[in-house]
Amino acid sequence: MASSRTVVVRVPATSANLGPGFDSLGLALGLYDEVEAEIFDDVPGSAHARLVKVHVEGEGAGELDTGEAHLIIRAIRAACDRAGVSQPRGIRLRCHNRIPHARGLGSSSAAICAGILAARALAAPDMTDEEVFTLATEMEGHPDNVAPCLSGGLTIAWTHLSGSPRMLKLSPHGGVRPVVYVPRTRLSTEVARGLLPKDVPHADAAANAGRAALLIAALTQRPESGLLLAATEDRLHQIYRAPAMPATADLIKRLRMAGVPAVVSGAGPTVLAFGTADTHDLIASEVGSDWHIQPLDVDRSGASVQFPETR
Ligand SMILES: Nc1ncnc2c1ncn2[C@@H]1O[C@H](COP(=O)(O)OP(=O)(O)OP(=O)(O)O)[C@@H](O)[C@H]1O
Ligand SMILES: N[C@@H](CCO)C(=O)O
Repeated sequence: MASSRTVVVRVPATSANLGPGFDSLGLALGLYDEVEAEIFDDVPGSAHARLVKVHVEGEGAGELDTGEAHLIIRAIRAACDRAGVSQPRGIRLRCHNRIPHARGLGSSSAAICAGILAARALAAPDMTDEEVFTLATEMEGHPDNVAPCLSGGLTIAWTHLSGSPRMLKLSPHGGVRPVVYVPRTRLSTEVARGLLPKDVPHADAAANAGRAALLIAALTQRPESGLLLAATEDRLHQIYRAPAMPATADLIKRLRMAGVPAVVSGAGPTVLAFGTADTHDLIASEVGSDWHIQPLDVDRSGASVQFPETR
């Protein structure tokens, strides 16, 4: 008998690095993609025939692949393979996308997490949270967006000696107020990672280690702008990537000179600042780019999965 099942997955945007925490720190933000995923058996053709239908609204509409190459479809397939369950014959997605793509707000990580969580809910119920995190990290290439996307809050992610990713979730202080400055221009993470040097000076690594520790204390206990300003200094990635995003580098410099803790969000080119947006608007208007300035809540609960009848 033909059957189908549907699930709705909501995944938050995330900001990785937060300045000194390259590839390890991440913060979940109150901006969400929502994906309705359905698997069904009623597919015409042979027993091996597959059918994929993807409808995209919002970010990426008219741009993204709507077949097997769509990132969420790939994540669903990868999760089924990893769990050792048979591939769904038919998959239908309705994507309501709000997270801008290739801007440093974790859109790819959100899509990957959405796909894996949908697959678990619909076809692979034995997948553990750890397996979800591990597979998402493998697909994304690094854990710092995946961790906050799945859990919400502020996360520290690292690689265990065994090679598998680990994460710790922390609760940011209620006074942490993220503001993002999203430019029209895009920069792929792959390109931004290609700008990084193979080695860095020991003094720079040492400086970042101290700042990252201070940043955890500031974000969880004392989110004062003076502390956050010192705690968000970075010497490991932002300077090397600046030539690929000059307006971003310029805005960060001006905000910081005005006392606003500002960093590159993820691999850029979005700027993440802490504070209230009104004090920053003037500075952004002076920088030669068209910034969409958006104050956002911290997301504290991460990705959620619901079956439509329980919504
Ligand atoms: N909702 C989505 N559905 C399908 N594909 C997506 C979706 N979101 C992102 N992608 C794919 O991921 C690409 C962007 O990934 P990329 O890693 O370069 O940037 P990002 O994840 O937005 O930023 P960062 O990793 O720096 O936070 C898009 O160009 C698109 O191919
Ligand atoms: N840590 C990653 C985050 C982007 O996905 C980077 O900066 O390349």
